[in-house]
Amino acid sequence: MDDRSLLDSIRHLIGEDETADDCAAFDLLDGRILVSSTDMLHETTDFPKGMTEFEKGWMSAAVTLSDIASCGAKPVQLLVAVGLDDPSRLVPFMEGAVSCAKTFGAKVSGGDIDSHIELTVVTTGFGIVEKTHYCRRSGARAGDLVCITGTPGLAMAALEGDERYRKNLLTPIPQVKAGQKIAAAGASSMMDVSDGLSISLFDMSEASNVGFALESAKFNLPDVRAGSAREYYLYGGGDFGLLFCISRERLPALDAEYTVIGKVVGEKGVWCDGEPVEKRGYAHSW
Ligand SMILES: Nc1ncnc2c1ncn2[C@@H]1O[C@H](COP(=O)(O)OP(=O)(O)OP(=O)(O)O)[C@@H](O)[C@H]1O
Ligand SMILES: Cc1ncc(C[n+]2csc(CCOP(=O)(O)O)c2C)c(N)n1
Ligand SMILES: [Mg+2]
Ligand SMILES: [Mg+2]
Ligand SMILES: [Mg+2]
Repeated sequence: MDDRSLLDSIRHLIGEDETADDCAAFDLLDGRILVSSTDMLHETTDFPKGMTEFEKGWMSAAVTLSDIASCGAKPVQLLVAVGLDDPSRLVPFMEGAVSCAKTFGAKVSGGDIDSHIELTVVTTGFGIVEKTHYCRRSGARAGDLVCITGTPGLAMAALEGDERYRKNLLTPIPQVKAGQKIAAAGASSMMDVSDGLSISLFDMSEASNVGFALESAKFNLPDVRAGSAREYYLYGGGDFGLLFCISRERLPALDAEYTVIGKVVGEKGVWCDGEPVEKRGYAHSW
C-alpha cells in the first residue's frame, strides 16, 4: 500500500476534484483564486542524512511553494509547524524556511511548535492567481505539447551519491516565476513533478482524461552515472520542475526555459517511443 492508493480511499470524503490537484482553490469572487497547499516532511523519510537544519527548513518551504507555483499563483504566505526532538534545532531550521520563503516572495506568518520523537514539519502555503491564468492538472487536450522545466533526475542522482547535484536535492528551487509565466502564456494544464516525471504524467493523465506520447530523443537527460540517466529522468523524485501542456500556437509566447518531451494523445496512459512507461515514482509505503 502506498500514499496514492491510500488517498483513493478518502477521495469520496474530500471530493474527486479537490484531490486531483497540487493545491486547493478558493474563489475570491473578484477575479482571483486563493490557492493553498500543505506538506508534511519527516526526518527519517524525507531529509537525507547529513542535511543541515537550514537546508531542512529551506526544503520544507520549497516543497509547498512548488505546489503553489504549479497553479501559476504568486505565493504570499506560509505557516510552518515543527515537531522537535531537540529545541535547539528550531532557530537554524526556521532561518532556512524564512530565507526560502523570502526568496520567492512569500512571508512566513505563523506556525506551531511541539515536542516529538523525530523532526516532523508541516508547511502550509497560500498563493493568489488571476482566475484567467489559474492552471490545474486537468485541462490537457489531445494535440497539445508536453513540456517540462529543469532536468528531471538530478535530485535522485544526488540521493545515489552524486555530489555535483547535492544542491538540487537539498535546497530545491520552486519554479515560482516560471509557473506564473507558463500560466500567463495559456498552458492548458500544469503540476510539479515532486514525485518524479512518470508518476506525475499518470496523475495528469487521470485528471485530464488524456494520455502522453513521449519521444526519448527529445529528453534533456541528466549527466549522471552511465546507464542511469533514463531511470532517474523518468522515475526520480525531488526535482520540483514543472510539467505542463500547451497548444503549439501558444508556445512561442512563453518566455521561459523548458523542454518539449512529447505530445498529448486521446487515449489515457503514458508511452515512450511507442512503448508503455511504468507507473512508478517516489512514494511512501506501508
Ligand atoms: N489526508 C488528506 N486529506 C485530504 N486531501 C488530501 C490528503 N492527502 C492528500 N490530499 C490531497 O490529494 C491531492 C494529491 O496530494 P499529493 O500529496 O499527492 O500532492 P502534492 O502535494 O502535489 O504532492 P507532494 O506530496 O509530492 O508534494 C492534493 O490535492 C492533496 O491536497
Ligand atoms: C529519502 C529521500 N528521497 C527523496 C527525496 C527528495 N524529495 C524531497 S520532497 C519529495 C517529494 C515530496 O514529498 P512527499 O510526497 O512526502 O510530500 C522528494 C521526492 C528526499 N528529500 N529524501
Ligand atoms: Mg505537487
Ligand atoms: Mg505537496
Ligand atoms: Mg504527498
